[in-house]
Amino acid sequence: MQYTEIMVRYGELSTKGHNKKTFIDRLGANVRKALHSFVQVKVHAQRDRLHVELNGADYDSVMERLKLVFGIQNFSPSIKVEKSFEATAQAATQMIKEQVDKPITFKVETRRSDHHFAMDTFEMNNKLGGYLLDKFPNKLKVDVHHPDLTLRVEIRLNGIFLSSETIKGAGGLPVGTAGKGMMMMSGGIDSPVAAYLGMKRGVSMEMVHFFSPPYTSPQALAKAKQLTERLAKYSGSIKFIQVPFAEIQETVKEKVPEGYLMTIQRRMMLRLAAALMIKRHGLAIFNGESLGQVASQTMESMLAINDVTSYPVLRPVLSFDKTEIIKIAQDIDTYELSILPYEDCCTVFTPPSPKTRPNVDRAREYEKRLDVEGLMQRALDGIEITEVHPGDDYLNQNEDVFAELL
Ligand SMILES: Nc1ncnc2c1ncn2[C@@H]1O[C@H](COP(=O)(O)OP(=O)(O)OP(=O)(O)O)[C@@H](O)[C@H]1O
Repeated sequence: MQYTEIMVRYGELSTKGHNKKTFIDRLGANVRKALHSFVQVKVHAQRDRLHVELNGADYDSVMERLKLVFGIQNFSPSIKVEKSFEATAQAATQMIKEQVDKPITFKVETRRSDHHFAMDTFEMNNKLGGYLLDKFPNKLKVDVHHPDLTLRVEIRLNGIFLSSETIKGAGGLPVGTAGKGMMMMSGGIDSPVAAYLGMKRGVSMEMVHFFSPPYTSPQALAKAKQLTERLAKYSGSIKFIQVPFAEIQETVKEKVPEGYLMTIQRRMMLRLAAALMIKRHGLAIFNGESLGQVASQTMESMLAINDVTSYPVLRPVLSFDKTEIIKIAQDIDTYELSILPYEDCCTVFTPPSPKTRPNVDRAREYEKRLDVEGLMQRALDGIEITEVHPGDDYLNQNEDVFAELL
């Protein structure tokens, strides 16, 4: 079938009152970004629907990209014909022919926004239904309640559009409509899932990754970037901010009792994430903590760590079981990368028995032994920012470097 456009139906945003226009404009921009490599495609974001005019582009490839755009409830590949019953009947015949290898039930469902068109919706349903029954006498039967196939006919000012397939979209809200978030992105399983869930609710994420050369390898850094690449598919591109953390970890290890190493390191990470958030006009910090999962993820620990900032620290996977998080990670294609065995800066410096119930006052006390401002400033002076795009390859780049070194 030579489809001419993809008709996109909005998700939750259609209930957003006067914000609706902002949401639709953003979704339009996100769809354009997702489809920018299809030069002939035109996107029209209108009040009730968004129309992707294909102009000859391969509709399967376009639909694969659309499936990743948040804010879309579902979409249908459609064919546009001139405004006559004959043209509609001809296209409908072609459409049905391609889908009836065995007998099926069907119904015609017409919507009409052009009220000057000669036939109303009732007439179109009946006449077109009858025409198709005549054309496929042994294959089609009408069932208006639970049809196998619904042939949708939309009579609009600029033509008649037919579709028979509805494909589920990614749901959620268009990325960017909720503002910017700073995602604390490790190389683990949980933070990419947390980032995905935040993006699904409209947050435009920037990744903050702490790395500790020479204790952590270039591969560990590349893995965090590659995970970001997987998530960039949902927003077009993502800024990856790498923050050097070795000096802080060495100093904390030297000056702080072992039981509080992890708490103080996490306090420093959160301070840095908050400083970056302010500088880059973010509205919240996100992390991948899930309650009770490891030592730093008890409520006492969260209290002791969260103490360094009054900005919102949002935890999208807080109440998820590990198996639930893994399921999402598999669905979004981050799991296999996350389990690659490249060490994270936290694992390198994790004491054998960190305090699971640290005390806030004690954490503050131990921290007085550090030049917090100086350490932070040097870490912030050393940041590097990379714009990560879908399709970028970081892991294999490094393999080449290693191969050359050997
Ligand atoms: N190197 C890092 N850079 C940025 N954020 C980090 C880093 N390490 C940990 N974090 C943040 O702290 C959270 C808790 O980390 P922790 O290592 O305790 O848990 P985790 O369950 O292994 O999480 P993850 O699977 O996301 O690594 C992470 O989800 C992430 O948001």
